[in-house]
Amino acid sequence: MAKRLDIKDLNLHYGKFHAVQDVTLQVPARSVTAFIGPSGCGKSTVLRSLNRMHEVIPGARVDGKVMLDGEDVYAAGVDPVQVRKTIGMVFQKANPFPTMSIRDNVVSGLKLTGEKNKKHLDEVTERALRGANLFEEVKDRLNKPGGGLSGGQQQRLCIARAIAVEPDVLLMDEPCSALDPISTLAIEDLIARLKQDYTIVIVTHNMQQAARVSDQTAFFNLRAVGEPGQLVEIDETGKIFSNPEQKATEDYISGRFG
Ligand SMILES: Nc1ncnc2c1ncn2[C@@H]1O[C@H](COP(=O)(O)OP(=O)(O)OP(=O)(O)O)[C@@H](O)[C@H]1O
Repeated sequence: MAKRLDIKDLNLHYGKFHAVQDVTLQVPARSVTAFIGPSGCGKSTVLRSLNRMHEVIPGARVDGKVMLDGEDVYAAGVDPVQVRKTIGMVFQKANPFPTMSIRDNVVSGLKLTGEKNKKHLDEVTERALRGANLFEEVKDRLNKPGGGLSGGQQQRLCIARAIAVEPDVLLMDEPCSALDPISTLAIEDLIARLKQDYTIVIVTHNMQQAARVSDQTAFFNLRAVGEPGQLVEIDETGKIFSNPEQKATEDYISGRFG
């Protein structure tokens, strides 16, 4: 079930390096939020903090709040593994388990939870592959290795794997950057469908993509190299790309820097 995210006063460090400063934003349920901004402004760092992936890096620190439908994902006693199940993630480079079958890739998360019922696993496989718009292409080779699929299919397989555990939120870190234009469009169509059921946050360098797929867009920037990244502005995507409030946003979207 899709849930909303409320991020408040988020400050993120790597050891002594202050990577992201004072980010506050809301992500409504069943919507797509795009993070854009120049390289190094902290988009991926913010994204990884939303499902507690930032803290797995030695020395990394998180201050502030990330609330999922009002529940603080950093509260004492919250299991980070459970958070990562509830807030799934798809990475820049498709990372299926290459020698594992397509079927086992899809249900790998579920199997980790101890699920062994073959009928249930088969149902989940089909539902998740259909959800990721891949079922028709792979239904005759579910026992073949995931590594044998094209790059675009592998990325949809990773999306199927992420949705197989029925998350509330899907985080996508440049999911199309390694894909050709046709596969990119397939993923963008899929994102439009998935937002009916999930809350989606996507990091993208492709501004046309942000404009095409997202409902709201957050522009991050750096004051200077070595300074922490900050959220400059977040608004409805149409507004950010036609009439942003901040000059830095205007300069970035019109290609004057970054
Ligand atoms: N594992 C890490 N250890 C130390 N510093 C890191 C680490 N990962 C990222 N950083 C630093 O944190 C800052 C933000 O990086 P991040 O990857 O979040 O930026 P980004 O906006 O996603 O960049 P890009 O668009 O190039 O992917 C950068 O200065 C980066 O060098």
